[in-house]
Amino acid sequence: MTVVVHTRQLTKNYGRREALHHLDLDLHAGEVYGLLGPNGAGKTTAIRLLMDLIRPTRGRIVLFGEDLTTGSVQARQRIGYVPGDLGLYGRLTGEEHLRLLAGLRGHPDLTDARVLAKRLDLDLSRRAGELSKGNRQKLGIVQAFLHRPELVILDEPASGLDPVAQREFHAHLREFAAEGGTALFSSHVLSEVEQVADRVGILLSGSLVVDAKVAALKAKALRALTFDFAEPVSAAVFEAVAGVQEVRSDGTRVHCRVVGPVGELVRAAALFPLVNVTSQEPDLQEIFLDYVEGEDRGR
Ligand SMILES: Nc1ncnc2c1ncn2[C@@H]1O[C@H](COP(=O)(O)OP(=O)(O)OP(=O)(O)O)[C@@H](O)[C@H]1O
Repeated sequence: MTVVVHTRQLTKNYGRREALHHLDLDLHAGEVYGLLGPNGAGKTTAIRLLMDLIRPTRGRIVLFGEDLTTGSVQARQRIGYVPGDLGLYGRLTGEEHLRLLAGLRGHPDLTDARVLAKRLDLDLSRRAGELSKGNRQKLGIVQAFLHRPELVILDEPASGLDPVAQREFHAHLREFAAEGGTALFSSHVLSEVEQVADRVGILLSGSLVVDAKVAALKAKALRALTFDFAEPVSAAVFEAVAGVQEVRSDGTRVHCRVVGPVGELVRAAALFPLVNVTSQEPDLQEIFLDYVEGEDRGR
């Protein structure tokens, strides 16, 4: 498998603050990678380092086999980028932005870009200064894909997109990857990463604490299930079920926390007069903590 992005011990300090610590990352052709983390975790720092917009304090970045840290910028042409703080020319229309960039990037054919704009329901005839936040973001996405890049690096690309545009954007990302493209995007939202990424990294205080396939992360996540019954059911019924870590019963309502597939638990519950089931997705912080604790237990 072709390695498109390779970093080793990538570190960035701002004064005494270490914004990114020893990042080791390998992305392969055809892979969509979601970088998750709370505010200030270092996502934008990692992305700006990969884009060569800031220089590392220590460590290596290799893109398409070229070592960025020794000064090569050939790889830049092969990358599409959506920055977190997208800058647009307020007086230019979307179409004019695309033509301008097409000239700069030596890719005059705007056919694909227009198709993507249409797919995202972006009106290219409007001036950028008149666009809503979500529509500006759409223009940023269209610009990033304009020159048929092999790698796209996207800082919170879906922020501000409505659900329909988000769905279309995710579908576009999957198609891009299916054709061999590689994508790295940052997000605060686990559900977004789950939908579109093959692999997820979680940054916390500058350190990549999780780097795992989405399926593996989900399998290890602790999920909260609540069952409502027509009559009181004893907690003991659920305690013996595989994967169940915690059970609390308030008479007719039973709360369970379970790791992995929930089938056996649901089957056990269905033996009683079940009225309702709700499942609560664990939030990012919870998944992260559970995952790291699980890793510790496994060692
Ligand atoms: N130019 C800078 N000068 C000093 N400190 C900075 C600078 N840029 C970022 N930082 C600090 O580095 C850390 C990582 O910031 P970064 O912007 O990479 O986080 P992030 O994960 O992208 O956050 P968010 O989700 O809020 O965008 C933060 O503590 C931030 O305050």
